[in-house]
Amino acid sequence: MGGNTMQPLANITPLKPAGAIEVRNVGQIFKTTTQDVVALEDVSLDVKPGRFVVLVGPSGCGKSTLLMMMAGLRQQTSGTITISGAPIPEPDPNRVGVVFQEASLFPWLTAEENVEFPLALRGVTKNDRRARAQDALKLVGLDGFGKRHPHELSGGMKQRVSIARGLVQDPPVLLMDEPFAALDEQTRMTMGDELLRIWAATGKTVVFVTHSLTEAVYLADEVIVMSPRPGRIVDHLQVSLPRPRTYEMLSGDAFGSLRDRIWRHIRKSA
Ligand SMILES: Nc1ncnc2c1ncn2[C@@H]1O[C@H](COP(=O)(O)OP(=O)(O)OP(=O)(O)O)[C@@H](O)[C@H]1O
Repeated sequence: MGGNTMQPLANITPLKPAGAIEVRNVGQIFKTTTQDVVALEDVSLDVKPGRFVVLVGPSGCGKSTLLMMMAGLRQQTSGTITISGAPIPEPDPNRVGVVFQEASLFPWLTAEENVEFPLALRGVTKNDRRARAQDALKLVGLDGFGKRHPHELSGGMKQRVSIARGLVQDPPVLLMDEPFAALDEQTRMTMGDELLRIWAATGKTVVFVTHSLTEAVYLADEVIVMSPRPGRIVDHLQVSLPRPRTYEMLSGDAFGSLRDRIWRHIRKSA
């Protein structure tokens, strides 16, 4: 035998591409003083890198809980979750960015200081973090607004800052928990288009929670519908509407039938 014998392929573990999310048989039970609350039961799903996936379901079905576990903010009671092929035992803004319903900005910091904050925690030098914060603010359409404090920004602008902060470490995955729920309808529509622009420009994997079925179909490549608590997946729709999405699509038959299909699941549980 020569010295150039090749390694058998079976010994090589293929790396999962950055941005893949794998959820396998995940359950979550909250232990309270009076009872055990089974929030999620046997949830499995795969999100391919770069997909825009929306989670919908009745209030209390465990959408936020599932997102928190994908973010490493809470550990599941059973099952496994991997992000880009590895478990997520704690929050890691290099791997997963998170945006919540409330922009949760520090009011005493400027927009750029808020965006820089996670970098400051990691000891990134001031020049480097300023440059990266400015890039992130530019990406979300806030070039020139970096010196403003949160009280000088509109609700939509605050959420843009929050998205910039989620993206400042360039994670392959962005998790968003009802990020536009507190905005007025017009701002919400604009922010949906803005998010789609940012997503197309960056190629991130996005998992987005919403109560709005219109928002779900408008944004998504795929919509995952959950049952009432204990949350399970009851439907997984592919949204094959062309991109870019347009306002006119909202009144089309294809849009309407997807929204109806989701509503039929949710109505059953109302
Ligand atoms: N820390 C906790 N202790 C006990 N129960 C909890 C805890 N956190 C969540 N729950 C319960 O788990 C279930 C799922 O909650 P979760 O917030 O994930 O649902 P959701 O689908 O995001 O709800 P909503 O749509 O109203 O935001 C709910 O019944 C909730 O009351």
